[in-house]
Amino acid sequence: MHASGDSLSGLNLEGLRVQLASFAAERGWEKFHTPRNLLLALVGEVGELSELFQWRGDEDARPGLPDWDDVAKTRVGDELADVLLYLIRLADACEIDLSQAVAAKLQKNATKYPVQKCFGSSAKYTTFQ
Ligand SMILES: Nc1ccn([C@H]2C[C@H](O)[C@@H](COP(=O)(O)OP(=O)(O)OP(=O)(O)O)O2)c(=O)n1
Repeated sequence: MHASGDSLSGLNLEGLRVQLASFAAERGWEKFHTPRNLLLALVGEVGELSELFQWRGDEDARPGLPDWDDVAKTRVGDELADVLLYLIRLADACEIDLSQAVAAKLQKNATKYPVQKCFGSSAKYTTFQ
């Protein structure tokens, strides 16, 4: 990833999980943060992120978003952050250990997509099993 230094140095799933739990508790929001509500909030934020990209076409949203100004890129960062924060909060509300689930899923992906079978192809693993 190109992001480096201070911007990601504090990013730690367990630390964020604890921070989000405190943020909700301090505001008396635990009753609203049910798995279903958090899932809907997450999908809503994915929608807000999508709105920033919709109708632009691939040429206007090339890797690195070189044609986007700082305001637009900050909006993308805000929406990505909202998606991540609701995802972490949802995992917590479901009592899923997200770090463990992510590590396990990376392993499953590596097994499903061996380099020698999928290199240079975007085909679903079921097509080469
Ligand atoms: N009941 C709530 C409301 C907000 N948040 C937190 C999680 C998100 O990171 C952010 C979402 O806030 P908003 O619902 O105000 O959404 P936006 O920040 O996207 O604002 P806007 O819709 O104006 O772009 O705040 C939360 O945890 N629980």
